[in-house]
Amino acid sequence: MILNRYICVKQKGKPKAPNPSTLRAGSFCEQMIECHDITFRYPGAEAPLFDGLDVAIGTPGFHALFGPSGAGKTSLARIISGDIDGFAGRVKTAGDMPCLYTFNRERLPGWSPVGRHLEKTSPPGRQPLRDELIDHFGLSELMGLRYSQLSMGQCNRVNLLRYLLQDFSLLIMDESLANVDEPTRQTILYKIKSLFPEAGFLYISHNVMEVSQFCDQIIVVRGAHKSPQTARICGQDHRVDRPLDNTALERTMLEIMNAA
Ligand SMILES: Nc1ncnc2c1ncn2[C@@H]1O[C@H](COP(=O)(O)OP(=O)(O)OP(=O)(O)O)[C@@H](O)[C@H]1O
Repeated sequence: MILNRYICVKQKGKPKAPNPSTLRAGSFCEQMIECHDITFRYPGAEAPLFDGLDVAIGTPGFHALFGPSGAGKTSLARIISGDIDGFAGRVKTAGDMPCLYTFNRERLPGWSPVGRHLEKTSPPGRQPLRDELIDHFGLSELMGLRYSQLSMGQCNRVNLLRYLLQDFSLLIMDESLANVDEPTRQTILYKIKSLFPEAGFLYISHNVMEVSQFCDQIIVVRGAHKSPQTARICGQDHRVDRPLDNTALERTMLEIMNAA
């Protein structure tokens, strides 16, 4: 097994300078994500979850993992982020900053007021970005509440915000906007795409319309019993300042559903 990747979920060492552009400055001279011939079986499982799986995404941007429940999206995301080892094959992620993995229902400090926690955990100089994200994520009214007083969708939004304040070349968002209403999700996705144009994102969602509209490349995870085990579909990569081609959007959705 050859492993060449950044394995970081939390920032280590001295935080970077307060220039927000450092958040977006991941430089890529190779495939952003490359998984080659991945074979993996959970201990005790009868069959491998992946058997010679390949995935390649060439450039940064907003991409997705899509597929039926239980097909292995989270497992693949955790292999890419370095959270799971014990697999055969090769995983590489590019970029000069960490690959971060965040998921919904992540544990947050129930006793802490949200605003104070965000202040304490934000890297120096990220206050303007933090305030902008709090505003656009619809969280301004919640800063005085404790995490234990938030709804699931509110918790998920704050949790995602915490990660966006860190340095990363690739951020994996595993159902990070679960329990968030559709208009707010759309606002958040447009905002992330405009604020971090040079970073890589891998968004896991069951919403076929959302991944078709917002994502550039959609990797459909089909399961070990299918060949090939993944398919790559081009999405609309829509941005707020462009018209949306509804016919093309429907075609993308159909391609994804046919591939799944
Ligand atoms: N820690 C584990 N130990 C054993 N089996 C596991 C473990 N985690 C997941 N699995 C199994 O691996 C398979 C894939 O799970 P995974 O969570 O990766 O799927 P998923 O595509 O993300 O599903 P969903 O869309 O429902 O979140 C499932 O059959 C699951 O039961």
